[in-house]
Amino acid sequence: MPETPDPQLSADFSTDLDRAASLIAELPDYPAPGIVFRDITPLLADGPALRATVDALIAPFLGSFDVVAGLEARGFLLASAAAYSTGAGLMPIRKAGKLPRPAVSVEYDLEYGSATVEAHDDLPKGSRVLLLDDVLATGGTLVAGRDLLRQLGYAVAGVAVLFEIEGLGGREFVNDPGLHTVFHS
Ligand SMILES: O=P(O)(O)OC[C@H]1O[C@H](OP(=O)(O)OP(=O)(O)O)[C@H](O)[C@@H]1O
Ligand SMILES: Nc1ncnc2[nH]cnc12
Repeated sequence: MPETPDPQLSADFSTDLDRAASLIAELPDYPAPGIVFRDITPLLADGPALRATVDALIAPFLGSFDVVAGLEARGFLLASAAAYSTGAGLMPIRKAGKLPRPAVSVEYDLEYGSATVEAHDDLPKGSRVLLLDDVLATGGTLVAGRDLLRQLGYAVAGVAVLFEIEGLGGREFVNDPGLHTVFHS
């Protein structure tokens, strides 16, 4: 994979962000019949597209957060990049049973199942935390992550998602006028 986009390919897109949108793959009937899975791994593989996407994801919140939280597993990838690029700290929000010390837990439902998220109480109370994930579908995961941050006594500086699937009620469920999404269906 070259570090810069192929000139032939980039000629078809006015910006790296336009190309990033085209690099989100759609997989029908995965992981269950009727689900159209949005796969961001082709976007992650394109350096300029990844950088433009992470920049766009955090742009509305610059200067308003101390720590970036990412939801396991794909949210980790975006949160790490955002934390590194801004000098913020990183808070991984994990799926159940993986943390070595006592943790706060929140159970939730998502588009294709149910799960539990957990995190340690490692940040000072009142820390300003930006919550990131890759996909917003029903919103269950994002709301659980936000509840977890609040239970831990942190201030939610914002909520941002790379790709919003419309029509599944996620935006309504999250119910945050500041919810920021970069791409949508
Ligand atoms: O809006 P929702 O209906 O809650 O769905 C969105 C969540 O589903 C996916 O995570 P998944 O639990 O599949 O985990 P993964 O990142 O480990 O694949 C995705 O990465 C979001 O976190
Ligand atoms: N359709 C979908 N594609 C990718 N991740 C998801 N998480 C929940 N629904 C999803």
